[in-house]
Amino acid sequence: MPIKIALTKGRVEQQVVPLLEASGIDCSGVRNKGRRLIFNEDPVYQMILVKGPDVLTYLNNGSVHLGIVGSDVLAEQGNPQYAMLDLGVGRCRFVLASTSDFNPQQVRRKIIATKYPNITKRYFQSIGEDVEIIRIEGSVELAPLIGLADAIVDITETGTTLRENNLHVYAELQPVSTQLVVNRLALKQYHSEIRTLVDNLQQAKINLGVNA
Ligand SMILES: Nc1ncnc2c1ncn2[C@@H]1O[C@H](COP(=O)(O)OP(=O)(O)OP(=O)(O)O)[C@@H](O)[C@H]1O
Ligand SMILES: O=P(O)(O)OC[C@H]1O[C@H](OP(=O)(O)OP(=O)(O)O)[C@H](O)[C@@H]1O
Repeated sequence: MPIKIALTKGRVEQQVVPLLEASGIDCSGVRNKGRRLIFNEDPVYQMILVKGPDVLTYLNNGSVHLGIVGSDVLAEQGNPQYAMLDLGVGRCRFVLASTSDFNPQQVRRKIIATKYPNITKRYFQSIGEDVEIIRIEGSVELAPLIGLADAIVDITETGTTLRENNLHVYAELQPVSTQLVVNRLALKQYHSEIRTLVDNLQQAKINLGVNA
């Protein structure tokens, strides 16, 4: 029976495939995927492409043994204990951002738009502030520009999206990177295989010059 890995499709998939290949895993199917979602090219690992927030659903249910997902998703869903290895790719960071006229000391209760309500809630709780949170599915940067919110909490990498929309960073929250996560039962069942995979991925990070 193959070891099943739920891999977040999109940016994570693109950055992780070279690491998996450098670890000796055949990703030729993923590279030429078309509309396929399951890949059996490698004799040991079956790759399954899923959306980030669904990785833990498959993992917790035991449908897959391993998952590859951003720490943003893990932190939002509240399951950080499953992380086995920081893959060091998919690096970005959470920020509080808004227009230049935003006043972080404003008297009125702030309205914050985000795709990450739990991370946002925890951040404002940590600084002792009560805010209203509006959940947005994407292009969060729009919210302060069109008057939906006072500010946003979102991830930024190059800063291009913020810059091109005239938004400024008012606070730095936590860093984000891609993690290898494991189902606890699978860790017992496939202990040596998973240990070997982690060792190979660590070596692949070194070989490809990915910072720890
Ligand atoms: N700008 C970024 N730079 C680096 N990593 C990012 C960036 N944006 C997202 N990520 C990482 O990639 C993961 C998935 O991002 P991606 O944009 O591919 O999917 P998505 O947000 O679900 O978007 P879509 O709905 O357009 O597919 C995030 O959970 C995060 O860990
Ligand atoms: O700092 P940058 O390098 O510009 O990256 C930041 C952007 O990347 C992510 O969006 P994504 O592309 O995933 O689209 P989305 O808004 O639909 O989530 C994030 O939500 C920012 O919008």
